[in-house]
Amino acid sequence: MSFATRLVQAVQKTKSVTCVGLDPRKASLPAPIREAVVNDRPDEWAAAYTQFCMEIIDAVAGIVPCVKPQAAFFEQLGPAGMISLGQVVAYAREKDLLVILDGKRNDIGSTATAYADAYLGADSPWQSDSLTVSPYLGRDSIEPFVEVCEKRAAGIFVLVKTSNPGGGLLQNRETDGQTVYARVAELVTEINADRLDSHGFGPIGAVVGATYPEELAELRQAMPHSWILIPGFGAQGGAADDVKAGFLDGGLGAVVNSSRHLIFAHKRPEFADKFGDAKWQDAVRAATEEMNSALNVVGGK
Ligand SMILES: O=c1ccn([C@@H]2O[C@H](COP(=O)(O)O)[C@@H](O)[C@H]2O)c(=O)[nH]1
Repeated sequence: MSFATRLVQAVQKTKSVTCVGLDPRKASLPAPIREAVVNDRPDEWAAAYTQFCMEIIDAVAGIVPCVKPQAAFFEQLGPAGMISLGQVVAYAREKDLLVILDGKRNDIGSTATAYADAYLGADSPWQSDSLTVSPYLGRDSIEPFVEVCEKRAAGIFVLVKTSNPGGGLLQNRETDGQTVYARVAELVTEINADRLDSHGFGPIGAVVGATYPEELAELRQAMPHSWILIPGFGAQGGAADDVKAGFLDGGLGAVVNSSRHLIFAHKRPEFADKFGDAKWQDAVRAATEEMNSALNVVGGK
């Protein structure tokens, strides 16, 4: 079954469009996990990241459709971090969560194939259900990912309009009366056109930031066959009303990522007193349930 169809089913089963971002950061880990690191060695931090992410997965399995590990935080720890990333990806998939690996990879076509095999290939220790991909090397750099998606029933999310304040420098540039982000969206729609599942979704999704609600509305129209991954909710300021335009009629078509706001919820004033470091997993679950409800209200399934 294609990735797009599996995402439809996961959203329907969990009645959630929340994607929990797995972005472990040393300084923010809950005390019981941070204190187990005594010698500040990468392998100790990697073990802490694995435990932290697995316990988050335990807290949210069944109430969200997907998780998004951020590769950068694992890569930062070197080889031990990469082992941890593989363990976290495998554990999430075992717990029936779809994994969107946030690696923002790409290169010339032949190298893109290697990236696709590394993160979507069946024999890979990091085999994920989907991967974020940069579009800036052009169509021939995306096609190798599409081939692997077809072989592996995987998906990709192409960066179309990112959530950061500086993204517009290049993405909002106009050429021939069209913004760069609109041209990327057109490319995504072209590639999806003859690859649609029975729900009308193709394997090529798009990343569009919650911090740009007007562009999100424009891009929803421009990419009717794409799942949209919407980061920027919570810590970056995006709220439920900002992501409303990302959903298609019926509440499908978008999953909304939040990382720091959910996984470090024990530090947020509204959860700190009730849960604190000792009950940090309960804080993750409560914050995730709160996000689910907020998104359901604005039309997410
Ligand atoms: O446009 C983009 C693309 C990716 N991200 C990633 O999503 C999370 C957001 O984390 P928060 O803690 O919820 O801010 C992080 O991994 C980013 O690298 C993004 O924010 N914007």
